[in-house]
Amino acid sequence: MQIFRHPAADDDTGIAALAPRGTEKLARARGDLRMGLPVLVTDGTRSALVALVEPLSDARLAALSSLGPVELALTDHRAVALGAHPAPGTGSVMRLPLARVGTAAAIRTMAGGMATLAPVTPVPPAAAEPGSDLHAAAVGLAKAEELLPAAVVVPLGAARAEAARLGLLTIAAGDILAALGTSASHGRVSAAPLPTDSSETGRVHVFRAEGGGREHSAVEVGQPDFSQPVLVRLHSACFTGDVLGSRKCDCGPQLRAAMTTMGDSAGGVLLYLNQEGRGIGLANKMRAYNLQDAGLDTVDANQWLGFDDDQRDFRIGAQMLHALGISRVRLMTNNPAKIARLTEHGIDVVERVPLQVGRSALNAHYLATKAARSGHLLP
Ligand SMILES: Nc1nc2c(ncn2[C@@H]2O[C@H](COP(=O)(O)OP(=O)(O)OP(=O)(O)O)[C@@H](O)[C@H]2O)c(=O)[nH]1
Ligand SMILES: [Zn+2]
Repeated sequence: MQIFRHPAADDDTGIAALAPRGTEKLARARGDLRMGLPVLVTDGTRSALVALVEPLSDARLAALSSLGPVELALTDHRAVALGAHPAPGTGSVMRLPLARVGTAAAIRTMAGGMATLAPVTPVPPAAAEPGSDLHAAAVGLAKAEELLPAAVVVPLGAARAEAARLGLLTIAAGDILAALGTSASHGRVSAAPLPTDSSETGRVHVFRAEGGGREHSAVEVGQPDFSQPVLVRLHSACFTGDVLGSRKCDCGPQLRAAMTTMGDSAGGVLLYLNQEGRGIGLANKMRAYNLQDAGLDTVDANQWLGFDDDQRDFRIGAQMLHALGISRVRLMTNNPAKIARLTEHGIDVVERVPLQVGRSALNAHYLATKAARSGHLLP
């Protein structure tokens, strides 16, 4: 198989081909922010230094606050949890000016990092105001890195020239928001045969996002006929359920039941999407589990941390199916959102195949919440 190259790589010619493109600029900004480095974000005439709350150090926080007033960019879900915004939240981004900056640890606690329901430093009611594109870009990047969805934002006036001399990356908020809003293109980079417990003939195909993003895989079980509707399972990673056999969810039994059914029938394709914790990442999922142990349900726990209840992008699954040459599927799922997203992106879902396995006393509340609040179908 030829190594996949993203078509956009050929857009520029001559020396211009060396310059970073939109998704590459975004990947650089994400890398710097994940390390704890601030990035200079511009929006028309405005600019601000942005640093993510989770990797923030006290030294960098002190340096940032010496350049201007510090604001916390966060979602309205988190602002509701702090008492700084009336419920309910819709997922929009807010700005919360910090009268007293304090320590990086205190800001992490405000952003939900301690994952307890204990009250944090009181914030005046309605202190959070709608954020600008600068704030939306900052929170969007934090979510993309699966970190706490919060950032410190320091609007710059005269200090802009000083900040520019520090060698920090500069990026336009509009470029960030445009790149975050588009699903990165995913190309197949390798494939190899893999016999499994479900079928001795099988094949794993690995896909990689443009701009160095996460890898996802498609597992062919048996030898499905791609000219007919293919039995497909669109499965989001669950380390605790798939690997450890957690009893808190139904993921592990669903994964194994899907592969067994494919192996016992005419074959199928399991799309294993690297979207741990409905897209919030493993670290945040463990934070959400602590909150669930303290009494919140799975939806409220996500929102308490500032996330939407489901952060996944199922367009990736549609891209992978197109790349494999599959256009008609029998989809194994209880989640209507998966059917809707695949259909919107050109996949004909000719049948939904229910996948209700692995129910137990320990996950009954979790499954009932998904049915009541997230539209999942029950038997
Ligand atoms: N944030 C969060 N994620 C969870 C929790 N429990 C399980 N998950 C994640 O939820 C996702 C479940 O994925 P799937 O089983 O593919 O999807 P689904 O939406 O349940 O839909 P179907 O199983 O297809 O009906 C995985 O990414 C899990 O890691 C939880 O309590 N909180
Ligand atoms: Zn799970």
